[in-house]
Amino acid sequence: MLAHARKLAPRSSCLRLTRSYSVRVKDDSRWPGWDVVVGIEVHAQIKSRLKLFSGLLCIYSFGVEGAWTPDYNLPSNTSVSVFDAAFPGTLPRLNPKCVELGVRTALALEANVQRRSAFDRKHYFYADLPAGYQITQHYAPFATGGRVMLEGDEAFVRIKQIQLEQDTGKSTFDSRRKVSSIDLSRAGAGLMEIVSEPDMRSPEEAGHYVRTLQALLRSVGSSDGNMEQGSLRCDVNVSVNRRSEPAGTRCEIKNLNSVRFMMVAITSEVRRQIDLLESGGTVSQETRGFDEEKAETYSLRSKEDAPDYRYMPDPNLPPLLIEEAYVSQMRTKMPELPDATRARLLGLGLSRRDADVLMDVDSGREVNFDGELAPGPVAYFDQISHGRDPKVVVNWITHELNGQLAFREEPFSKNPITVEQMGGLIDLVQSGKLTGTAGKTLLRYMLDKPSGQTADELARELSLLIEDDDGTALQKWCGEAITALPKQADAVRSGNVNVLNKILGHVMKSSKGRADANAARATLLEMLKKK
Ligand SMILES: Nc1ncnc2c1ncn2[C@@H]1O[C@H](COP(=O)(O)OP(=O)(O)OP(=O)(O)O)[C@@H](O)[C@H]1O
Ligand SMILES: [Mg+2]
Ligand SMILES: [Mg+2]
Repeated sequence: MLAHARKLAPRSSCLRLTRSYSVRVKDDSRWPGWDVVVGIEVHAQIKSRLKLFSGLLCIYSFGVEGAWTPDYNLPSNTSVSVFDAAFPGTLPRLNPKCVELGVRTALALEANVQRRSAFDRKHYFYADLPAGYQITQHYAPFATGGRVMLEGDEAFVRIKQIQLEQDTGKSTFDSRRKVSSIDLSRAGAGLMEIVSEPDMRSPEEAGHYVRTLQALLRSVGSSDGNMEQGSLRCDVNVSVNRRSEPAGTRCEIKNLNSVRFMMVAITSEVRRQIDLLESGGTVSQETRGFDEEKAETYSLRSKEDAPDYRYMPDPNLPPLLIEEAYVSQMRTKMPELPDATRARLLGLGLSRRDADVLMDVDSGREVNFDGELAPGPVAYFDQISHGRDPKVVVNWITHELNGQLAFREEPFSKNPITVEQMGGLIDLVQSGKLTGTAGKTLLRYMLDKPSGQTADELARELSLLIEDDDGTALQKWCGEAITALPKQADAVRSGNVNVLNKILGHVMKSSKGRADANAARATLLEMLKKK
């Protein structure tokens, strides 16, 4: 199966794949002599305001009307249309925004958008699926092929296909009352199923793939891609084989809710399969769950119990036709993808760490109701660093500003400080008119009291500016501090320099942080020596 898969690798990338493969089949000391094969089906919730077919609000992606962030605490069944609840006679109508976000995802994954695709019904019975079937794209998905480059690994994972489908409702079992509750608010929300080829060779590579995919989805604004919150769900297929033997039988692990647990689940599943084969047993194809506490997978159902989904074309939906011109237009609207952003930031002289932190803050940025990305920290950085030292700017954004926002539990999108204000603040500090401490005070003030005033005006208003360059203010603050703390001053005069910090503290306090600590220290020492 693997040999077959490799034969299908895009021609231009064969060289890379061969090279990376030879690197990747290195013996793993955890399981010498064995190859691990992983393929992942990712279900990503589409970040559209409305559901896939019913025109109803998707509160799982957007919260109630007007709110930008998901509200997971809303009462259940608050956003359910007659179609979502499968009332007889109701008909689906495709939400074009979901198609647009799907196409953007396909382009980010270098997949081929199909001119003609179609919707099918996948039948099974479950209480959170009122229609008794899920509308998906089984026979003709809207995008096929594609790949995700794993940065730094010189490897990529091929994408088999991407399909549009409906989400189900949510069922919660209360074991105490022995009652299942059904919430249909999620029913009918749009999902993209992104199916990878079995190209990953270790738990770490699988983790790397999902993280890279998350960053891609967020960069094009098509999904939050958050495993913890359920906006990204992974079914992980794992098999093992002895080196040089064909790929083994796969088991599929479901219900994983973080990348870390996914990697633990793969590791424990690999161990289980190898132990089974080494003791003479065989692996049977099955669906397994993951117990986080025991760090073990357990059987959910075997292949024999697998439902027969009786796929059939949905008679209520015409084929989905996507014109070449539409795809070209989408291509021109594509934002910069994470690899390109990182390379550009490194090119500006940022450290790898700073670039990663900035991009990590950026990954949480929001999409408005029209699916347009709100300008995030990277765009903010780009505008402010124009004509300024990028390293200084990134420091103010990632450490000071983001730190303050995190402290206030506000997302970056709630940052009220304009590009001009932030730039002005940085200029004041860089030119020595404001000390670093006073700059931080000004930043906090700008967050507390958003206004249209410039950084300069605000600093003046708060008397934070170091007005005189000849140091008379500093002399005054130091003199006052020495008078206020005569005992400590005497101690310093008689050689106990440690006590200086007390006097320095007084200077910093009375100057409201305007004094430069180093200059104040030097001035104090000078004054105390003289007397
Ligand atoms: N030998 C293997 N080892 C590990 N993964 C494999 C192997 N063969 C196939 N896979 C992976 O299994 C996944 C199969 O997903 P696909 O959606 O095609 O079918 P499915 O799991 O049978 O159907 P469903 O969508 O109903 O779960 C793919 O991600 C593929 O890469
Ligand atoms: Mg699948
Ligand atoms: Mg599957």
